[in-house]
Amino acid sequence: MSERVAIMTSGGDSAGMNPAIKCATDYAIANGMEPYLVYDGLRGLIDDKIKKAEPEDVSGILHRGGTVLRSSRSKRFFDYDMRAVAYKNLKDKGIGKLVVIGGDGSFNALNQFHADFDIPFAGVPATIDNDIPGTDYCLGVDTALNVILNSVDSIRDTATSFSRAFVIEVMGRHCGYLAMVSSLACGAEICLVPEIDYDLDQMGERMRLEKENGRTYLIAIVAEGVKMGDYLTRWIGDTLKMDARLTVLGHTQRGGSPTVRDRIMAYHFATNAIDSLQRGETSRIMTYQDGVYGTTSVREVAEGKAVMGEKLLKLCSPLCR
Ligand SMILES: Nc1ncnc2c1ncn2[C@@H]1O[C@H](COP(=O)(O)OP(=O)(O)OP(=O)(O)O)[C@@H](O)[C@H]1O
Ligand SMILES: O=P(O)(O)OC[C@H]1O[C@](O)(CO)[C@@H](O)[C@@H]1O
Ligand SMILES: [Mg+2]
Repeated sequence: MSERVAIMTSGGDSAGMNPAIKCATDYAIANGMEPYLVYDGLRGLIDDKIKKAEPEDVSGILHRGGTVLRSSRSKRFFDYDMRAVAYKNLKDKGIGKLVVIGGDGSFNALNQFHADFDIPFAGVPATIDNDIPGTDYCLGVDTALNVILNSVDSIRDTATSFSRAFVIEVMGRHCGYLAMVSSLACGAEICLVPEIDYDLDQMGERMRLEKENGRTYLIAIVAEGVKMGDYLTRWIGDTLKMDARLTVLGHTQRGGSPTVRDRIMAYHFATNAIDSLQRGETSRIMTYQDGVYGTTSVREVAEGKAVMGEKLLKLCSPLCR
């Protein structure tokens, strides 16, 4: 009997999940495995929403955002008895391996599941937060950055027309990657992120001088994780005496058709995940670091912390003061 592998998505959806689902399914079949699909993420694992993959399940999905397998954040998966139900569901179908496409929390969940029942799995990093230790890139990040870029470019049109300041909040639960990269790409004047200490006094002085030299509008990008959107908007009004508005981009950043980068990265990560399982590895997370594809241990992901590149931090530092 060919080896059965279940493919699932978990945590916040991200563009690139669908290409990863399709590639993992097609590549598993091409390599003699029998793929199954888990619907609704970890919740579906407990509720037995698991079915054998048919080619039509994954056809015509490459260009679609989100995840056709749907996703969830499951409280029940923290409970050992519920994880035991999930394991039994897999075992009853003869499924002995898993490909999990998700973020750091999903890999923590699988680390626990593996410790409980010794079921081998391979992780495909997919989260717009880009906060998985050991990899420079997670699926969905490029698409989210392009959504942000388009939004900020549009906001700049009205900001210049009305001589206003705009504070734009971008996602990132604890991580400022989206804020930093979009600040550089969009030419923001101010950027606030959890990774860099900010200095409002210095920032006020810098903006005051810029205003004296003819600046009429400004763009500030803040990461969700610093929780400064409201405060900064009021501060700009009070300190810089500018008409200021706050725009929270919210879940728009999670949607959209995956970019070329997210589709191609999905091919690499998904095929590498199947290769990892076929090599007999039991708990590796796919990575892309310094231009090289590889894997890291789930323990490193569970115990580590994502580190932002020195160069990126250096480029953004002047925008924080
Ligand atoms: N230690 C753990 N034990 C059991 N389950 C866990 C554990 N940590 C996380 N989970 C499960 O994994 C789910 C996914 O994690 P989380 O919600 O943090 O999203 P994520 O995978 O990090 O993606 P994103 O950050 O992009 O939304 C959680 O909702 C929870 O059900
Ligand atoms: O969709 P939810 O559950 O509101 O979660 C939002 C969170 O998920 C993320 O979008 C990551 O997927 C974070 O940036 C954000 O904090
Ligand atoms: Mg996460």
